[in-house]
Amino acid sequence: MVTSRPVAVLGGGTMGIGIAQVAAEQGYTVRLYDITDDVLDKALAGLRGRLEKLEQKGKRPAGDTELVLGRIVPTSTLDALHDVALVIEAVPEKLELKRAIFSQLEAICPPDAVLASNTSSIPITAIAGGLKSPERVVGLHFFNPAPLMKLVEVISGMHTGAEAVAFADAFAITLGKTTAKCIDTPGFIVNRVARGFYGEGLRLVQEGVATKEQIDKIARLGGNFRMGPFELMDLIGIDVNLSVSQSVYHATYEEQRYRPNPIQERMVHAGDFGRKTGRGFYRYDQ
Ligand SMILES: CCCCCCC[C@H](O)CC(=O)SCCNC(=O)CCNC(=O)[C@H](O)C(C)(C)COP(=O)([O-])OP(=O)([O-])OC[C@H]1O[C@@H](n2cnc3c(N)ncnc32)[C@H](O)[C@@H]1OP(=O)([O-])[O-]
Ligand SMILES: NC(=O)c1ccc[n+]([C@@H]2O[C@H](COP(=O)([O-])OP(=O)(O)OC[C@H]3O[C@@H](n4cnc5c(N)ncnc54)[C@H](O)[C@@H]3O)[C@@H](O)[C@H]2O)c1
Repeated sequence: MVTSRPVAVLGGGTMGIGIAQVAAEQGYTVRLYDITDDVLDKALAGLRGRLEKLEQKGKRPAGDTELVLGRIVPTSTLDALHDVALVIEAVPEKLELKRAIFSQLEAICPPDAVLASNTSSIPITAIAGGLKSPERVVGLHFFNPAPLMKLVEVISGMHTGAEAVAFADAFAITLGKTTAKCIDTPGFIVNRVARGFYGEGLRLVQEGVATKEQIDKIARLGGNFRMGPFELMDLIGIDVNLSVSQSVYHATYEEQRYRPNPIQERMVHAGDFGRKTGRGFYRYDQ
């Protein structure tokens, strides 16, 4: 462990609850913040279900579920973060929302706390812009599902200090992750490489070359990917994926190869966000 003080995770959605889990598993006390107690209850109930299933299968030691959950303290007030050493923000991919939250964090958290964002694509420099101490803002980009994916990108914004990068990097390593240091470029490294995976998949469907089922099967069997692009977009969240597409498109001065696909926008309008709403490119039991 890199600190005996609590760490905070902001947002108990797809990513936040997974990050809270891995931190708690390694012995950190986690303050999990979300906007309502109801959202927090649902997030923790989902985590309990996943941990209990693994405990029943004998994949985790008896009593482990209670141990891990006991280290996650839910809160719907930001003031509860007055004593943390590190914050990992995982709220929706909207710049204005993130900036408003970081400005509150700067006032509430101890002056030495490192403030990290799990953003997929928003420049760290833009999140830190306007803060009094941008040197403590860093990107800590986990992948989905956070408990299973081995990589974390550690991103330096224009004014990120070396101490914040070192602390965030060391923290991710204590979670058993491999880190990749990265500068503040649109989509960072992984999401930049992955652009074509989603974008070309969508275009192939639009052009009538193949169905989503065929493309997913081909990616799995021919490329040895765990999931094809449509299965993966459903896992990520169609809403998150659209926000990421828009942000990379704008950050590259609207380079056409990064243009979001209207299929994504239509699905967001319909509320078909993927696994988390039970319907995306495919259907899921809720
Ligand atoms: C346009 C660009 C836009 C980019 C968008 C941004 C995206 C973002 O920034 C980057 C990413 O993350 S990119 C995304 C990168 N991500 C990828 O590329 C993901 C690729 N996919 C995969 O790795 C696998 O298909 C899954 C793990 C998702 C499911 O595996 P499966 O075999 O099909 O199904 P299974 O049998 O159900 O589960 C197997 C085991 O996994 C366990 N488990 C499942 N969910 C879990 C959770 N939420 N938590 C914890 N654990 C979870 C489960 O308990 C089981 O454990 P056991 O011990 O074996 O009993
Ligand atoms: N989904 C992915 O595959 C993935 C992977 C890596 C990084 N990310 C990034 O992680 C962040 C979160 O994505 P997600 O998929 O977990 O989103 P999500 O929609 O699943 O969860 C977002 C959570 O934030 C909460 N929230 C909304 N407004 C809030 C506020 N003002 N304060 C605190 N919480 C608030 C919501 O209630 C929800 O629980 C985004 O920046 C996204 O780009 C996502």
